[in-house]
Amino acid sequence: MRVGMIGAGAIGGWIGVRLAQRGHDVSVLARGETLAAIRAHGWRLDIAGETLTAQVAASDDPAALGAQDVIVIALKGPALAAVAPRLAPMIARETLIVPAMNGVPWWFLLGGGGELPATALASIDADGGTAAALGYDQVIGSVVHASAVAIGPGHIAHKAGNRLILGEPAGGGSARLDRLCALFAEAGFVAERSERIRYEIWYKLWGNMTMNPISAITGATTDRMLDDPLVAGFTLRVMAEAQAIGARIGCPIAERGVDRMAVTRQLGGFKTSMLQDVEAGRPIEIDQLLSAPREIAAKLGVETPALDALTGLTRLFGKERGLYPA
Ligand SMILES: NC(=O)C1=CN([C@@H]2O[C@H](COP(=O)(O)OP(=O)(O)OC[C@H]3O[C@@H](n4cnc5c(N)ncnc54)[C@H](OP(=O)(O)O)[C@@H]3O)[C@@H](O)[C@H]2O)C=CC1
Ligand SMILES: CC(C)(CO)C(=O)C(=O)O
Repeated sequence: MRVGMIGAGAIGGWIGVRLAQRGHDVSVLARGETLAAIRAHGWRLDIAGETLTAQVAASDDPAALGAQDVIVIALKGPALAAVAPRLAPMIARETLIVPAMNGVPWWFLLGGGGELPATALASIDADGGTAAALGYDQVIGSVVHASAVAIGPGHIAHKAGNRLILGEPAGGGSARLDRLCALFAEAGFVAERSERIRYEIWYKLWGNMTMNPISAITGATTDRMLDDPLVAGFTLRVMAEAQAIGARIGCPIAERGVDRMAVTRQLGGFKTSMLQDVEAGRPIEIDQLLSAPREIAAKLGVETPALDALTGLTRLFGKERGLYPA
């Protein structure tokens, strides 16, 4: 199968190298020193005590990569708006578009959700350019439950987890979804087929929208945040607001009953990807994790004082460091 990876970083490498190793025709949109490294040394992934190296077609020009059966978008949120309109040469009528990203995706409410009708979210797709480029009908939603880090240009180290949840944006099942799950399962991923991928996205967001920004503004690892009673109490207040929003948009995450903070604590003490981005001086995913839930809450008339405070603090932190548009 022809698979186009958009982004050759931690998640892109964790997925792309493994698909290439299974004989799929993998190509990757990369740039700069990452592109040069992949062309010179192959695309490398350290996983399970070994280094996998994949020789793949790599370019910074989507037209050079051509039409794909599947594209997997493994960019950080702030990069998507500029890249999406350039991807047209890689997207044919039957191409499946799989965002492997955290946070609220551009398509999340394009088919409606709970009390809301079909809704575009300006906080993550201000001019509608991402939706115009990537649409809704060819999307398969996904949630990444794994962690990895780029240890050098074109060289990724897997850290933990192996789970990809995949689902049709409108819910239910389909033959194309089954084919996609089989593609990932055959390559060694735990590929879970979900009939409610929006719920799974919101459940992952429940953790990311607190742990990631709080770690970014404090510099703390997750264990230290959860061990601080005042910070843990604030976290719970933001989570309660996210739970109230979710209940109104078809994502009743509290029904799972699992102590979400305990799930995060089980991962041990680590730096979230947002803190890693702060330390690397990279733009941070504030809009996908915080601005979008706030926008949805406003459309529902849900008050979010704790989420408002966290968004304001994180946004100002990002602006002051050039990690978020001023
Ligand atoms: N890392 C993790 O453990 C996890 C990450 N996620 C989520 O997965 C998504 C991807 O994260 P992650 O892989 O960590 O991010 P990385 O920062 O490691 O990788 C993003 C890649 O996108 C590339 N990129 C950005 N803009 C362009 C462009 N215009 N053309 C070509 N390449 C471009 C970057 O290239 P360059 O280096 O040149 O900037 C970089 O290689 C995020 O939404 C993240 O929150 C989810 C779960 C865990
Ligand atoms: C590892 C985890 C779950 C922490 O929130 C994550 O998704 C991230 O760091 O972005």
